[in-house]
Amino acid sequence: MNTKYKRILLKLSGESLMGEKQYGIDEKKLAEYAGQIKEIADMGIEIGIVIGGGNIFRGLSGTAQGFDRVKGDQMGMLATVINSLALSSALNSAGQKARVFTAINMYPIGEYYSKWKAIEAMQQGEIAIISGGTGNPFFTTDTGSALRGIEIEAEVMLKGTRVDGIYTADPEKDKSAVKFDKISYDEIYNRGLKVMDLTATTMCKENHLPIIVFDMDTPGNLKKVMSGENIGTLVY
Ligand SMILES: Nc1ncnc2c1ncn2[C@@H]1O[C@H](COP(=O)(O)OP(=O)(O)OP(=O)(O)O)[C@@H](O)[C@H]1O
Ligand SMILES: O=c1ccn([C@@H]2O[C@H](COP(=O)(O)O)[C@@H](O)[C@H]2O)c(=O)[nH]1
Repeated sequence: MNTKYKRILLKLSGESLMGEKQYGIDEKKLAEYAGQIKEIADMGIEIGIVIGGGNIFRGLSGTAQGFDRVKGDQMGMLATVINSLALSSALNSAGQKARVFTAINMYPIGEYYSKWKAIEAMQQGEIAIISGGTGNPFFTTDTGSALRGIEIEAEVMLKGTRVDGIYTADPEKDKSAVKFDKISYDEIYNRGLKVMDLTATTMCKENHLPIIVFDMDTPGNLKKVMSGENIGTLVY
């Protein structure tokens, strides 16, 4: 099968990993994601993955509970490591090799991330799951995935989430919101759209990394994006 991309960075929402649950990881959702990812790995695509941590902990919610912001963000980054280990385990169970890298050295939980080790893993047919965000507080995993996508020289950053693209307003709150098939980086700023943080959008803009926002919760969608089907929203 023809594929549109040879190397991608896939960003998965931590919150989506909850599936039907109120907190943590839904093993059915995890297995479903692993199946979709294996399907495109079998097409020969080199895959880097960054996962969020919102299903476990976010620094900003921590500060609302009285935690120091930096410690809260560090807890959030550790949450992304937990999700990454869970995804690597699910991929292994599906028969797909995967390696977990960490932004902060915590061997043997994962390998300390470097661009070259991640690229080497992908070239050997392993999925590089790059955890711990940027390794710094005051950032998000959207920015982490923009950073890693640029570093590993991905052709596109895929933001797999619960909504099927970018809308004129948050579609989970405003039912009259209208979807874009494509939108420029600048229009995201001008319209004040909140689908990604602005640091991530700026990094992608400055480094010419296109983004596709799509619904990862519909099985088969990841393969459709890889095959060049126009689902989701392209940011260019
Ligand atoms: N204009 C918009 N178009 C589409 N989605 C939007 C928009 N504004 C806000 N959103 C919200 O952005 C969310 C997608 O962001 P993302 O996948 O990062 O979710 P998250 O819950 O923050 O994940 P994580 O746990 O990884 O932090 C959607 O669920 C949607 O509600
Ligand atoms: O580079 C980073 C990435 C993340 N964090 C913290 O982790 C949580 C979870 O990430 P999400 O992107 O919100 O899913 C985030 O709220 C931050 O607290 C970070 O500090 N640095």
